[in-house]
Amino acid sequence: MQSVMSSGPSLEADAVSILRSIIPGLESTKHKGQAGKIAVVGGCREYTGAPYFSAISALKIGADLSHVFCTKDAAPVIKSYSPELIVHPILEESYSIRDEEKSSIAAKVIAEVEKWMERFDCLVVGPGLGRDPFLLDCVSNIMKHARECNVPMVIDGDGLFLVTNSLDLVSGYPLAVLTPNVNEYKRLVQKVLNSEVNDQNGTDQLLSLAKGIGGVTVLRKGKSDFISDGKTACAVSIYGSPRRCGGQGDILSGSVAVFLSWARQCAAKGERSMNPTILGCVAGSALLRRAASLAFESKKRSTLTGDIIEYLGRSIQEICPV
Ligand SMILES: NC(=O)C1=CN([C@@H]2O[C@H](COP(=O)(O)OP(=O)(O)OC[C@H]3O[C@@H](n4cnc5c(N)ncnc54)[C@H](OP(=O)(O)O)[C@@H]3O)[C@@H](O)[C@H]2O)[C@@H](O)CC1
Ligand SMILES: Nc1ncnc2c1ncn2[C@@H]1O[C@H](COP(=O)(O)OP(=O)(O)OP(=O)(O)O)[C@@H](O)[C@H]1O
Ligand SMILES: [Mg+2]
Repeated sequence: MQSVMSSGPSLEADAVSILRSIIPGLESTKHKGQAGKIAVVGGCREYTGAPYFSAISALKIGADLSHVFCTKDAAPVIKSYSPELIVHPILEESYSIRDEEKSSIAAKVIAEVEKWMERFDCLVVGPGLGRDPFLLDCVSNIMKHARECNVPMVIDGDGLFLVTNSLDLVSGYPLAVLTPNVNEYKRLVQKVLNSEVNDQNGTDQLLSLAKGIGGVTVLRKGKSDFISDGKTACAVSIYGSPRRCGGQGDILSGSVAVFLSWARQCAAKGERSMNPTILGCVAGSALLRRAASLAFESKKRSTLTGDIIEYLGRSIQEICPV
């Protein structure tokens, strides 16, 4: 059953003001890349939709470049969805390699990603990644390297499976954002707090969870989205859509990646003092929900994730017209 977290009205974030304050202007002096370079680590033999949804959402919101690092099988499929994405077929699952090849392949994977890492404004780790142990070992190495380079990471889907079992990957890293759905949240609470999800005290539990992982930002998805970095908590409850088709969390992960990059640019200029990861989560959640609402108005019961992506542009235009 969908959980309902009790919350006072003061928890609701002023999402529209936040969006307006962090969306950068479109100026002719800017060069390609300044509006954001995002990379999604995800996509395997089973799942090709999730990394596509995340990466294309980043572009539709306004990022300049969107990369996908996926398995060799998934790459041609993802490329065929869109020529806009830069797709790197570097990951391997255990079924496609011999044991004696593993260490050389793992070294090749990290060497490929290292070439690009410093250029990225944010990584999204997990959409459609799968749970192959060798693949997840390689992704752990990518995350360690991202952390060394101070690149923010949005962790979702199977990335959360990895992180829940290896909390050290993100623990104490203030540029990590975890975006759990109901199941993923339950597993995190059990692992970190050694307890069950408690909706009577939902805000306190979320604060404790974020604090327990050393001040990472957690966006708990649900009827309302609740966000905390262990110090503050807020909510986004803007009306979205009653359709629960798969893939909406993937749009969210790509959106949060872009908005947190923009919020960090504002923070660097001294324009905003609030934690940029919180600002990114509020903005991403609000925009996805608005787009879902517009898509549902038009498509009703047949609303799919692709329809919601088509409304990202109109939603952002309504809030911040160009
Ligand atoms: N097109 C693609 O390529 C997509 C690929 N995706 C990728 O799939 C991978 C696994 O991610 P996931 O989200 O399917 O796994 P998880 O969270 O374990 O859920 C599994 C099951 O939990 C249940 N359940 C759900 N909500 C519930 C609720 N409120 N309360 C109670 N139960 C609830 C429900 O099970 P059921 O109703 O059948 O019992 C649901 O089926 C990951 O890589 C992700 O990125 C997706 O992004 C989608 C688009
Ligand atoms: N009951 C609900 N009512 C309204 N909006 C919801 C509800 N549940 C989730 N959402 C919205 O949908 C978005 C995706 O949440 P969801 O729980 O579906 O993620 P997910 O399971 O990871 O999705 P995905 O299928 O992409 O893996 C959230 O940002 C949230 O705003
Ligand atoms: Mg998900």
